[in-house]
Amino acid sequence: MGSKYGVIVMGPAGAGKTTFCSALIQHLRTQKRSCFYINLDPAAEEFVYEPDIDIKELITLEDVMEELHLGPNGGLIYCFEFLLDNMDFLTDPLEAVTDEYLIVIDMPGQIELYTHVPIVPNLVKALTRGSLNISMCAAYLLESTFIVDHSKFFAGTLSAMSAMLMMELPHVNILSKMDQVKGQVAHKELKRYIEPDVNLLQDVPESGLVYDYKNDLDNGESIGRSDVLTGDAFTKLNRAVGQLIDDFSLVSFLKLDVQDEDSVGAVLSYIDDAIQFHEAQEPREPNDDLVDEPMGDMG
Ligand SMILES: Nc1nc2c(ncn2[C@@H]2O[C@H](COP(=O)(O)OP(=O)(O)OP(=O)(O)O)[C@@H](O)[C@H]2O)c(=O)[nH]1
Repeated sequence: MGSKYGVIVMGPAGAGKTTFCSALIQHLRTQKRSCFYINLDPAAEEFVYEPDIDIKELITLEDVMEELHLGPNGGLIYCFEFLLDNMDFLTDPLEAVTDEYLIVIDMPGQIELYTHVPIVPNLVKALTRGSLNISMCAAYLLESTFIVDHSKFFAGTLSAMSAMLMMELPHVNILSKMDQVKGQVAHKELKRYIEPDVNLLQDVPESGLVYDYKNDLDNGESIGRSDVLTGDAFTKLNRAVGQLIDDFSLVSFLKLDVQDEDSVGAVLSYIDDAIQFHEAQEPREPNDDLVDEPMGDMG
């Protein structure tokens, strides 16, 4: 059997993951490509396209919360631990999926699942290694309305970066719900978000996450209100965060408007390219330490 290809769709609650999956499936169908759709949100209720695998057939968040008296977040973690203990539920049907299919995995919006605890990274490992050996790409969605508030945007970018580091997959950032900012954000302004541009950091409000570090550097001393509000240490932290984002060139997002077929097509071809590029690379030693070590041992 040939290779298997997949995309795991992640991002904060309400970012538009399920809507994007539906648009992607619709586009694949139009292109006469096959899709294998997996829902891993144990609380998801409505789908435009019926999933081929639905975690709710294994376990539902509602049952877990009711029977184990857990809250929504603890319940979700329980559901994923249960899935990891019963991986056959996921891996058995995937054995038969051929390289003609794109496997699309719709994830829940609780980002701690892939940024704080190694649950989803371990799940990804099970899919990308061993007999399944799926060539996978991560698609990380952030709402375009975030760009109206720069500090929110950078906080979102950092969680995207955190997910990228934990997953160790080719990673595509997507700015979703572009229709909602049409007419609100000038084209020039928008361009600064979809092409790497660390100068944006200068525009973060004074009480925000990232301080005017460039100005600070130019002047060789700490100036501005964030210094007053937060002190030198925070200024240094902001500068380091700015540099980190700059180094990773992560302030680069693909635009997505699910109503626009061309936009969905462009995102899909980027995902295809990311998977192909990754597949063509020499396999490298996986960094097991990153996801296997208990969090307490990481510092
Ligand atoms: N205007 C607009 N609304 C959208 C778009 N995509 C999604 N929405 C709306 O945003 C809300 C959340 O969309 P979902 O696709 O359910 O988002 P999600 O990320 O899967 O949400 P969770 O699974 O709860 O994390 C819904 O009301 C959608 O109709 C879009 O491109 N434009």
